[in-house]
Amino acid sequence: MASAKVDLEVGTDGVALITMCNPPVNALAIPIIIGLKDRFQEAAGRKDVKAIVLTGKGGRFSGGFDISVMKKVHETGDSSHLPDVSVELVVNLIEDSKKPVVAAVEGLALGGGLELAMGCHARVVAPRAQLGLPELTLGIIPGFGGTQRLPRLIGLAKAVEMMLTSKSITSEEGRKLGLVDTIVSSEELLKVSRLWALEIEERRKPWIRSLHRTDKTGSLSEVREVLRTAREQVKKTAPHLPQQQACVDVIEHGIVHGGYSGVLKEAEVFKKLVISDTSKGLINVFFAQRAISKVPGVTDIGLKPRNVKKVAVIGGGLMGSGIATALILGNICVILKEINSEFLLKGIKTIEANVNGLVRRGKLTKQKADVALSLLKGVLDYTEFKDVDLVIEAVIENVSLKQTIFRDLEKICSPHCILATNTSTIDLNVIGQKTSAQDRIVGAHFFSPAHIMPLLEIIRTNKTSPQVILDLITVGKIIKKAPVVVGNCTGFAVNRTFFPYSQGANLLVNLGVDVFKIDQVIHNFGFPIGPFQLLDVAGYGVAIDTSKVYAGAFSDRMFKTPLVDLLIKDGRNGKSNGKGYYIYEKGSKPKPDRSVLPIIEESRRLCNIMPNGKPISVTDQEIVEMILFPVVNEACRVLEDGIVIRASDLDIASVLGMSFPNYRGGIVFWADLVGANRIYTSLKKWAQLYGNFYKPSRYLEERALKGIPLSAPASAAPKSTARL
Ligand SMILES: C[C@H](O)CC(=O)SCCNC(=O)CCNC(=O)[C@H](O)C(C)(C)COP(=O)(O)OP(=O)(O)OC[C@H]1O[C@@H](n2cnc3c(N)ncnc32)[C@H](O)[C@@H]1OP(=O)(O)O
Repeated sequence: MASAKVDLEVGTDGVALITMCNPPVNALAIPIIIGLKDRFQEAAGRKDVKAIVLTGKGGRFSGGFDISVMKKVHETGDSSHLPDVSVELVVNLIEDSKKPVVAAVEGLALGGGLELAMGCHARVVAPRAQLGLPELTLGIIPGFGGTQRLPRLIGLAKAVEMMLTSKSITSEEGRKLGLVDTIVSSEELLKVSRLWALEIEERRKPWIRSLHRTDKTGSLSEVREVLRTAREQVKKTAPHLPQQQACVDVIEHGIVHGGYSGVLKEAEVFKKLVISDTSKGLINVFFAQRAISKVPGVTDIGLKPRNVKKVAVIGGGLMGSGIATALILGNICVILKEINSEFLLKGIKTIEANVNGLVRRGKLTKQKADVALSLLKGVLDYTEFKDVDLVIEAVIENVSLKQTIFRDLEKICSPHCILATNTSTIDLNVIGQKTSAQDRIVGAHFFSPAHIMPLLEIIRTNKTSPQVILDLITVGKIIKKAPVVVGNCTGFAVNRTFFPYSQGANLLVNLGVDVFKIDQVIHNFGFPIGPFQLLDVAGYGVAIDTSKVYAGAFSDRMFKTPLVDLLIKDGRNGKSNGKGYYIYEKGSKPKPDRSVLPIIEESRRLCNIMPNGKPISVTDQEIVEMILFPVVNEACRVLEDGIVIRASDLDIASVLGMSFPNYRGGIVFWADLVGANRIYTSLKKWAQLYGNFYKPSRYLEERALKGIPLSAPASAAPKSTARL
C-alpha cells in the first residue's frame, strides 16, 4: 500500500497521462481514489493540458475498488470509510470534464476499474483484456455508476447478464458490443489513446458521455420485458442473494428516471448492501480463498516449486479415476495402476466418461478432451513408476494394504518422488510406518467427484518436508483446486469438523423430527441438499466405515443410531440402488420415499431417546442450530488442536468441501455472526437434555465466556488455547 499512488505526466502533445499505481492489480484503494481526484483536478486546471489519458501501471488497468476497505467497514461498522467516487470523481471530474478523457486499458478492468473506464469518453483497449463487473459475487452491486453506464454502452440484456452472472468479457467481445472503441497492441496503447483524446478535443472523434446515452437501452416495454425475465431468473437461481434483485431494481430506476438519478440510487443501495451479512460472508470468502496460499514455513522461505510432469495414481475406483481426470485436465501425464485388467478398464472408462461428460455439458472442447485423454496410460505393474514425480494412492481404506503399497513405492520410485495418499481418515504416520521416506509422505485428500469438487485438503505430518507441501500446493493450483494445508488427525480438518453434521441430523430424527423436514430446512439454509439426501448420494457403506473410525477417535461425543443398518436390512443402499430416504429414478428429481417412515419409527423405538416417548417440537431455526452448532463445536476443537493454520482456512474448506453456503462466509465466520455465547449457551442446554454429543468444547466455552470471536487468532485468546 505504501507504493499506492497516482502519477500525472503531461507530454509535449498537451495530453496528461494519469497512471494508477497500486500493485499487483491497481486496486482502487483510498490513496488511489484521493490521488485520482487530485490529478484530475490538476489536469483540469492546467493550461498546458488539452486532453487526458487514464491508465494503470504494470499491464493491468485496475481490479476495482479495494475490497479491504469494505472489510474494514464490516469490522468497524463505520461506512464513512467509503469514499464518494461515483459522483465526485466519475461524473464531476471525469465524465463532465471540460477536457476529453480516454481510458487506456490493458490486462483487466474489473468492477470499479471498468466503471472508471466507462466514465471516460472512449476506451482504447489492448487485446485479450478481461472486462467485467463482478461486484455481485461480493454481495454488493457496482457502485461507481456501472449499473447505469454498462446498459447504455452495450444494451440492457447483455449488461444485465454480465452483472447478474459476474462473468467478464474479452476486449474482442467488448469491441463487438460497443464497450471498447478500438483494440490496439500493448505497445501502441498509450500512443493511440493520446491521439484519440486529442481527436476528441478537436471534435474529430465523438465526445461521448455514456450516462446520457439512450440509443442502446430499447423502448420502455422492451426494458420491462428484459427486467421481468431477469427478476424471474434471480428468484429461481439466487433466492438468498439480495444484491441480485437490488441490481435489477437500480438498473430500472436509472432507465425510468434518468442516468444521474440512477447513479444516486445506486450509491444509496450500495451503502445498504455493503453492510449486509451476505456481503460480509462473501468478502470473507474472497480473502479466505487467497489466504490459503500463504503457508508459514512453506511459502515464505524462498523455496521454488519443482516441476511435476508425470503422476501415478494407484486405484481406478471412483476417487482414483476422478483424481486422474483432474490431473489430465490440468495437462499432467497420468499413469493409472490397477490390480487386474478388468478393474483397469473400468477405471479408464470412468475417466473417459468424466471427460466426455464435461464436453457434453459444454465445459470442455472436444479437442481439449482428446488432448487430456492422450495423457492417460493404464498399467498393471510398477514398471512405469521409476520416473514419476508424484504418486497418489487411492485404494480402499485398509491400513495394511496402504502400508505395503508405500513400502513398495519407496523401493521403486525415485528418491525425490512425492508419496501421497488420498485417505480420508487414516493417520498418515501409520500409513508411512513401514518406510523411511516419511518426509515425502503427504495427504492429498480430494472430495468426490474429484474432477469437479474444488477443494484439495493437503495433510502434513510433523515429518513432511516443506518442499513436498509446496509442490503439492502447486499441483493443486495447476489442476484448478483450492489447496488447504492442514494437520494430521482423524478425519483431518474437513471430515472431522463435519462428522457431527449427519450425527446431529440423525439425533433429531430419533428425537422425533421428520426426516424430510430436516432436509428441506437445511436446504433452505443454503446447502444444495440436506443431510439425508447427502447420505443417500454418498452411500451407506461410507457412512458405516467412517462412523467406526470416528467412534474410535471421538467416543466421548458420538451419537450412535441403528438407522443406517435398518435401511440396509430393508434393501436400501441410497442412490446406488435407487432406494434410500428418497426414490431415485432416471430422468426425474429424487422423491421423498414415505415408505421409509416405518424404518425410522423402528429406529426411534430402539434408540428410545424421545422425552416421555413423544417427538420433540422444534422450530426451523432450532433444526439448523441443533445440526450446525455441534459442527461449530468440532471446528473449535480443530482450531484448538492447530489442525488448520487460521480460522478462515476452515471457512474456505467448509464452503468448497462441504458446500456450506458461501454467502454465509464459512462455518467459523457464520458462527461468529451468530455469536459464540449463543452457541455455547444452546449447546450447554442441549447437553443437559440430550447428552454429551452437545457438550461444549473447552475452546468454545473459554471464548464465549471471555467474549473473544472464535475466528480470532490464538494471540487474542486466553493462554490455554494459544496453540495455533
Ligand atoms: C464500487 C465498486 O463497484 C466495487 C468494486 O469494484 S468491488 C471489486 C470488484 N473487483 C473484483 O471483484 C475483482 C477481485 N479480484 C479478482 O477477481 C482477482 O484478484 C483478479 C482477477 C483481479 C486477479 O487475479 P490473480 O491474478 O489470480 O490474483 P489474486 O491472487 O486473486 O490477487 C492478487 C492480490 O490482489 C488482491 N486483490 C485483487 N483484487 C483486489 C481488490 N479489488 N481489492 C483489494 N485487493 C485485491 C488479492 O487479495 C491478492 O492479494 P494477496 O496477494 O495479498 O493475497
